[in-house]
Amino acid sequence: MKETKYHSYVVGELPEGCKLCVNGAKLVLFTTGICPRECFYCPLSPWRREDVSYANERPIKNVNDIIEEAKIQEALGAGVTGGDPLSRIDRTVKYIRTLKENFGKRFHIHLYTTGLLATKENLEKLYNAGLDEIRFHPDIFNPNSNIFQKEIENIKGAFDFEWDIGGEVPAVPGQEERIKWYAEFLDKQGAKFLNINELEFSETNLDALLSRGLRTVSDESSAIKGSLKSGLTILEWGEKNTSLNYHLCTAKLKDAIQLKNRLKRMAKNVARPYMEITQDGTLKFAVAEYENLMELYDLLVNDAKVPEEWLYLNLKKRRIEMPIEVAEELVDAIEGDVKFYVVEEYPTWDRIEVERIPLL
Ligand SMILES: C[S@@+](CC[C@H](N)C(=O)[O-])C[C@H]1O[C@@H](n2cnc3c(N)ncnc32)[C@H](O)[C@@H]1O
Ligand code: SF4
Repeated sequence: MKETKYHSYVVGELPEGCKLCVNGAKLVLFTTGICPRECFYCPLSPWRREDVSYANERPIKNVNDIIEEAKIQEALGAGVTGGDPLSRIDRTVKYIRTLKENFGKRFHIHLYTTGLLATKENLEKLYNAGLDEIRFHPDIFNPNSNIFQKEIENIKGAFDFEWDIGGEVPAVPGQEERIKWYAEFLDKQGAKFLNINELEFSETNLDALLSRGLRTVSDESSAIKGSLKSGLTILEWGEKNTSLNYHLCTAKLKDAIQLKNRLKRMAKNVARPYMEITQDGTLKFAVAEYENLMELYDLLVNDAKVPEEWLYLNLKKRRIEMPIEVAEELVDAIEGDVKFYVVEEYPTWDRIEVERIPLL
């Protein structure tokens, strides 16, 4: 077992789908929130559990939204996720085909599924669309359920196709034996890897996790105490007892590496000339806010003589954007109720603001 430079742990080789993901080069293609399962640790927010589709943070109205987002990200591949993408198989297949047609055969696509809907027919559709890698997340923590039995039968059918097959499950503390069982099953079938996720809380699963006695590692982290250790135990065991590749994907990898790398790829394609790109891949610039934006714009151009190419009137966000140095000069020169801030935003479709500091 080795620690990777991405704060994760690996036995053997990193799955193909993960190689591009850690570099932030995988588009997250959420094809539907619909899912036949109800995992107690499900991190999806209520509005993501509906039949909605997103390319990263961008809602998909038609396939052009997917292409546009992939271009902004300079994506080299995609991870198809949900919900269970097989709940809307024809849509999922259409999106995979679109990506392969527009970005070429080498654009690597992997997909996550429970396995419950992985009938021969559905698997054939995915394979024919060009899917490169499939990751199964069966209900291993409820081994007596009908759902689980069906999923396991379906997974066996995936080995009739020539693609990479792996498992992906969260490391639930205390459930190591179930995960080892799954690893042995995958190994026996001839799968390539088992990916294990450090368990994380979200607003939606917090109560369920707490009621099972699970706690976070600290107030600053979403990782669950004991999950990393549990994952490491399985990797150590797996290295000796199976011939699978393993990857233990940590909360830190997702947060500090994968997200940051994706933001950096996007930032250089969406930054306007007055924006700085930070080390974290966020956009930093100044804004001026005032009740009457047109009046303020007029004042900046005609009275303060700010060249128009330095200003951007953002009506949607009700503000005028500009270089930080310009705002620093204006803040002393302009009297009244105009407020200046330095803001830092994600370069994503939803432009989440992560910091706002008033200029005084
Ligand atoms: C986010 S899901 C997306 C696809 C699908 N909904 C599923 O669960 O398989 C991808 C992987 O995340 C993992 N996962 C689910 N809930 C998690 C949680 N609360 N914390 C960390 N990983 C989780 C599972 O191992 C799953 O295979
Ligand atoms: S399979 Fe995924 S989307 Fe479905 S309930 Fe479980 S965690 Fe949530």
